[in-house]
Amino acid sequence: MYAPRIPRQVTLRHLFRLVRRPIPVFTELLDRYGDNFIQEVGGSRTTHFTRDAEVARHVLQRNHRNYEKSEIQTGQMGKYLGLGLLTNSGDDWLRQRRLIQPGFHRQRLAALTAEMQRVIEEECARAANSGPVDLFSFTRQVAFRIIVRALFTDGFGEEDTRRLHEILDKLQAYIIYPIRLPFLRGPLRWIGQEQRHLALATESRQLISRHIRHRQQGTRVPAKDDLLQMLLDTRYEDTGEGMDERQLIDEILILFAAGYETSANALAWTIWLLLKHPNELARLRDTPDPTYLTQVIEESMRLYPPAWITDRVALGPDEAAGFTLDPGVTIGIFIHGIHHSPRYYDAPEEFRPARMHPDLKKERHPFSFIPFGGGPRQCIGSHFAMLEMQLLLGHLLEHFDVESVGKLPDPQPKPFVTLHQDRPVPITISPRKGKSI
Ligand code: HEM
Repeated sequence: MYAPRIPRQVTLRHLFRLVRRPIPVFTELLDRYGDNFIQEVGGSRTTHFTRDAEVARHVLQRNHRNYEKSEIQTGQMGKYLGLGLLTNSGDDWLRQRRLIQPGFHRQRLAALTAEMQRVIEEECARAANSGPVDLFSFTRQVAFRIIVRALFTDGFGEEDTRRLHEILDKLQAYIIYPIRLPFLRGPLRWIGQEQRHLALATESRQLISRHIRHRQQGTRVPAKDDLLQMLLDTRYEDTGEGMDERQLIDEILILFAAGYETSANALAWTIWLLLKHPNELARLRDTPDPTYLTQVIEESMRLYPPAWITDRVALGPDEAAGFTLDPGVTIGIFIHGIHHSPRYYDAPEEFRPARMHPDLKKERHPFSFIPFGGGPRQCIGSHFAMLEMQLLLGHLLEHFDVESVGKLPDPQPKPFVTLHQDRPVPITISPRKGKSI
């Protein structure tokens, strides 16, 4: 059985809104046509959209061998960010994943905890001395510096850190246009935008390459076994050799791109939710409890999943939860839609951290909460992200008062590559009385 097909004129009618505000439009269409529908996007590309956890589980995990990432993720993003884990596919991806995976195990990350904590203390103290700051700018700054330090514990230099951050922000903001508006690809090339952004990508690779050389020449020694050292020391099982420089840079660039805006996003929404629900904030402050803090972060990522959608393309014919999937069809897995579905959550729009209690989670469909994706291509940095978020929130709550400047704004989610807040949220961060920073 095929999922209902949306008439072309309905797609065309919604096209303008779809480009500007895809989340409410997808939600409307799913409410109307069911948890699965088929849409012709961009002329001929057929997409099966789903907010059905069982379809997501089938495609991402159960029969993952029949699916690969679309050209959007591998081609369009890979063009600027290189072929690292996130953008790679097939055997090459598997080889790289096996190589890198051990570096992200919990025990291995424990060695980086002190470095993360140091960055958090520096950045919170800096923000506390600076007057009002925009919430998302603050969390971006912290998350970017954490990933820089985790890769280069021997330092990346203030000027190079600032420049790399600027370039990655520009690339992430740009990449979304040729993806969402494919007909702009030609014009963007003609007016030189594509070349300008490719030049920025080249500059970022040069920056990273320079710092790798310092390490290889032994001019600087890492404080601990950091992520760069792990990438340098690791060897392919079959050849016994390490990664060549191009691959090394690709992987580092991907860790930067995949690893900071996502965490920054989740942190910004979590802090905003706590400001909006002072009782939850007070509970965390009065009785610090790491398990409840995890529930708060998870409930925040349920409501605002930084990776709000992902996709796969079917290689051969298949059936998922009773729906026929033809070869070549793109499956749009609407993570935001799954997380907001009344099929899996009571009062899905409400912020209720209690529902993320491990016992209650066990009763739900395992793919009803997938902020880090699922199956073999699940986020490699999930432990890293949870650790940095817990450390930052723990430190902020214990040592600082975070307050909104004036009435707390009500930002709406704005989907770029990740789920931005559509307006600034000015906050102040000031030391709590009697607490040292
Ligand atoms: C809250 C923070 C984060 C969220 C919500 C998130 C989300 C995701 C999701 C949904 C995927 C799977 C995409 C797909 O299957 O199509 C993914 C993959 C990935 N993430 Fe994360 N991520 C986060 C943080 C991080 C961090 C901190 C790092 C690195 C330090 C990282 C590195 C990666 C990489 C390399 C992949 C590709 C894995 C592969 O395909 O083998 N992510 N992430």
